[in-house]
Amino acid sequence: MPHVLSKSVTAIPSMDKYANRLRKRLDVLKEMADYAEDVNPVSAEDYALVSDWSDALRPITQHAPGIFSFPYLSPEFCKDLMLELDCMDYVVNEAEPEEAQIPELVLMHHCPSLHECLRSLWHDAGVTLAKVLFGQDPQYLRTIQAAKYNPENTPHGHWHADNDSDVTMVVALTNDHEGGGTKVHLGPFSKHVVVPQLPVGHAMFFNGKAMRHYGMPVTSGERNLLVHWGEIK
Ligand SMILES: O=C(O)CCC(=O)C(=O)O
Ligand SMILES: [Fe+2]
Repeated sequence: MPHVLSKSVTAIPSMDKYANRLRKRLDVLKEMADYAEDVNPVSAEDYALVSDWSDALRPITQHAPGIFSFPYLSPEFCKDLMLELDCMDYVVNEAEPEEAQIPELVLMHHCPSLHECLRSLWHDAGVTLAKVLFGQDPQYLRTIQAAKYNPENTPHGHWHADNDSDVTMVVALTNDHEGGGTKVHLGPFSKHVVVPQLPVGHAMFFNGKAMRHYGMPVTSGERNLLVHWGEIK
């Protein structure tokens, strides 16, 4: 059953839906993305320590090479998203192993207008960040899914790779639970990286196809996520 929105503006792609710190720097990040495409992928040699480019990168945290987080959506928009998502039916995929059965929904199937809004934001800002951080253009947005983690469905976590996703973006929609965060495998010469539970609206950004990972147990409350899968040409 298609979802009817409670607030129409929630489905309009507009600049106020970005986190402030990202919105202010988006123009410079786009300049960097163009440079990454036309000249060469951006490295630390391409800009001075005190410059617009270094300021544009300031809100971005590198948890390990290839694993980043940054403020993406505004907390107000996340609240509005939760208002809509809480009225939709999350279901588990019975075909998956039990430890992977997290209630989720594919936004495109439940609410195409909200999918379209988030798709526009992805093409505007998500792809820009992928060009800057990875030198890659994940122009095919494969899916946007919402997921609900709780203590019952996440006792151990489940190592997996995201099949069609060169760039996975996991956005925290709530942060009033205990536990959570994401563990990522980096190979036998490194320890696993743990990206802790992020503030509301912050996104984790990494190669979900190449790096196996899992959502860590939620010990109390409910953790809500928005997962984007992007594929390069
Ligand atoms: O729970 C997380 O932090 C990661 C979510 C995830 O890997 C996925 O939905 O594919
Ligand atoms: Fe994943």
